[in-house]
Amino acid sequence: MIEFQGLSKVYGGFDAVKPLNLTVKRGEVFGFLGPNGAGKTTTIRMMMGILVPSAGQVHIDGLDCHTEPAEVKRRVGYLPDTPIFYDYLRGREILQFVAEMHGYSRTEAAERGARLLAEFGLQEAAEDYAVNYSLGMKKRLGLACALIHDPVVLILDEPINGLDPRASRDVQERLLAAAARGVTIFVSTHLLDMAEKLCDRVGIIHHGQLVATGTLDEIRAEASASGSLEDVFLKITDEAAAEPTE
Ligand SMILES: Nc1ncnc2c1ncn2[C@@H]1O[C@H](COP(=O)(O)OP(=O)(O)OP(=O)(O)O)[C@@H](O)[C@H]1O
Repeated sequence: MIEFQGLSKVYGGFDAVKPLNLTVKRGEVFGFLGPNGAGKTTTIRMMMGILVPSAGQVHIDGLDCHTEPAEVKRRVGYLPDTPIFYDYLRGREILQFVAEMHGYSRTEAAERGARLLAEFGLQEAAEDYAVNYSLGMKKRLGLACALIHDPVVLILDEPINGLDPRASRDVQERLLAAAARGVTIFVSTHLLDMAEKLCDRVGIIHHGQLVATGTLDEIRAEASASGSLEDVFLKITDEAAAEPTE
């Protein structure tokens, strides 16, 4: 469903994402794990057609994310790391706007918006301006926007970063529900317990390089580490940092 072929990004002389080769299968929840500055957001922005790759390609459902971004957006729901809304639109109006941008009629957009506001516990805030929403509410509104057109793929950049435990659990439950409906999910995070709860498979990216891929058990075995994902993650990223670079 998602196919990376030598995708890379160079800023000046700095390799932010080194040639990335990876396949994410249909229906999979794939965790893209890495510390700050590893290259997660840069990779996701290339998937969304926001950044131009320096080399290589990424395809979603057979479509090239760089040359066919509009078609890709029809199939994909995207939650940016910091969702930004028009501050002086109300929650309801934002969903209405996003739905109409996806081509739904005014009536259908209103119906879809109302359904998602209810599903995401935002009914009571529907008439409030987004500028007054808490971070947790903004992430939920962002997810509602991402889901409004029934996408087959969700691409989420740090969806629970900065949320309190209740808001974080809430978002994770909604993601599990989407996964249960068969949505393919590509989620970046540096929060390892979320990866343990949600992901079928993970990839660990460090200094722009994918240093391990597999199920958590496979990665533990490969790293010859037992214990928590945190232990495995620290071991793998320490080893990658110690390896000489060309
Ligand atoms: N426009 C830019 N120009 C130069 N360097 C950049 C630019 N954008 C990002 N970088 C660098 O590229 C690297 C990867 O950044 P990126 O934002 O993709 O990391 P990340 O894994 O998403 O980290 P975080 O969790 O901190 O957001 C970082 O070292 C960052 O400083």
